[in-house]
Amino acid sequence: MTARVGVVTFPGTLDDRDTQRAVRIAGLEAVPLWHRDKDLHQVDAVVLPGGFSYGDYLRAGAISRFSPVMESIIEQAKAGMPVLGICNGFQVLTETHLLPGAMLRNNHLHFVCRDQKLRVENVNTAWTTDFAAGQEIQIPLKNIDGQFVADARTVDELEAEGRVVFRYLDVNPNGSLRDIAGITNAAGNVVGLMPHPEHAVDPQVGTGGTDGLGFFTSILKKLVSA
Ligand SMILES: NC(=O)CC[C@H](N)C(=O)O
Repeated sequence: MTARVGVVTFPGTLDDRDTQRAVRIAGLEAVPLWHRDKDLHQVDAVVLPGGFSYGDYLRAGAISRFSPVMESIIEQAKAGMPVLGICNGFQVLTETHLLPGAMLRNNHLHFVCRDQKLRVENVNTAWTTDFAAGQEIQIPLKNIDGQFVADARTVDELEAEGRVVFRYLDVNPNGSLRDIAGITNAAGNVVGLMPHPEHAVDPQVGTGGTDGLGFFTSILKKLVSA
């Protein structure tokens, strides 16, 4: 039996279908989770996909944070369940404080849509063991609230503890501090990043890359060997 990965749909989520597909391509079972349902249906891990949950009203992720499904996810994440937040999902994770910092509007105030190069800096998280340390990958980036900020002490702590998981390469597309594209919590089970691995898992779709697949094969190995 394979492991079950929950994929949350909020009103305004866009990338739940692609995320479910990426989960299946990696050999896992994708379990749709609805924002109003506290029941996580015995999933082994959860992905919070991209989009504009609750219309990004107030602030991206600020309302989703209080949804019934997030109540259960916060509780389980604190108990060690792997959680990946992609783009809007990352914004939700900072709003819940499962991850530190906050996402501001891109420093140039425009929506960005591009293939983005990243360096994988931490391969010990639940979602990155299938990458090589320092590996350069390219996956799509598409958002307007992508500027990662945090107070100096928090950023120094993230750096010192190796919790910067991904850094932007070539271009810093949004003004994020220290080119930070993704981070993890201290335990390494919760990871958030702005670019979209789920859109780079099939050579016949999009710009053809499959560099995003490693996220999903990493979690497969973790869950299946667990
Ligand atoms: N692609 C996305 O998930 C968009 C994220 C977010 N709502 C933004 O524009 O910043």
